[in-house]
Amino acid sequence: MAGASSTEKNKQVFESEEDLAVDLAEYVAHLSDQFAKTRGAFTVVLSGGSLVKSLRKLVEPPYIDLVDWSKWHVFWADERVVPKDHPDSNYFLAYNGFLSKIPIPAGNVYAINDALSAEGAADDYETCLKHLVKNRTIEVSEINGFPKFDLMLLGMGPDGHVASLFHGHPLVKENKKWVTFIKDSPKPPPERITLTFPVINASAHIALIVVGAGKADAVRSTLGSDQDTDLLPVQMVSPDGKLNWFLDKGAASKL
Ligand SMILES: O=C1O[C@H](COP(=O)(O)O)[C@@H](O)[C@H](O)[C@H]1O
Repeated sequence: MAGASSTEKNKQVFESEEDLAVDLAEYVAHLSDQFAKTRGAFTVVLSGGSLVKSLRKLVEPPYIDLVDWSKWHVFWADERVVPKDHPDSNYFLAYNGFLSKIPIPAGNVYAINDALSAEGAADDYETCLKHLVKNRTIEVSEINGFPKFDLMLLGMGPDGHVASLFHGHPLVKENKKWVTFIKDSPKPPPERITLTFPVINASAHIALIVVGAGKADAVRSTLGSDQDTDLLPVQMVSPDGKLNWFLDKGAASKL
C-alpha cells in the first residue's frame, strides 16, 4: 500500500488505446521540448513489443513537425540477440514503426551490435553508454553514478516483466552492471540483453504503457491495494525521477 497515493496521481486510464496514443504523443513531445531547450539533447529509451505501435501519433502532424528530432538520442531498454532485420528484433520493430518516419540523425540511434554474442553485445552496449555519459550526451545520476536517461518508455508483459527482466530470474537483482544478458528468457527468443534495474530506476522520467485486459492481473498486483511481497519486475520500477502510467480500460479493468 505504501506509495499508492503518489502512484495514483500518475496513473491515467484511457477509454481506448487510440486515446492513450494521443496523450502519449503529447507527453513525449512536451518532454522532448523541455530537454531540448534545457540541455540540448533528449535521451529516449524504447522498449519492444506493443509500445512502438502506441507511439504512432508522434510521427503524425502536429508532432512530426514540432519535435526537434535532431536533439533525440534513442536507446533500447532491451534487445533480442538476433540480426537487426529479424522479425524478433526490437530495433527492427522500432525502425519500421517509428524511426524510419522521423528525421533523426542516424548517428543518434544506438542499436545493439547484432554481430556479437549475448555477453559481447551487453558489454559493448555498456561501453557505448559509458562513452555517452563521459561526453554528457547521457546525464549521470548524482545519487549513484548510474546513467540517467531523460525518458524511458517501458512496456510490460502479461507476466509483469519489463525490459528483459523476468519474475524470479536472478537478473532482477543485478545491482552493479548497467547492461546485462539473459540466455534463458522464459519468453522467446531466449537470448537477450537488457538494462538493469539501477539504470531503469535512475531515469528522470519513466512512462509505463500498458494495453489490454491480458495485463490486468499484473497491473492490479502493482497498482491495486493488496500488494504481494513477492514483487513482479514491474513492481520494482521505482525511479528517482517521475513515473507515469498510461493504461487503457482493459489493462485497468481489475483495479
Ligand atoms: O519481450 C518483450 O516484451 C515486453 C512487453 O511486450 P508487449 O508486446 O507485451 O508490450 C517489451 O516491453 C520488451 O521490450 C520486449 O523485449
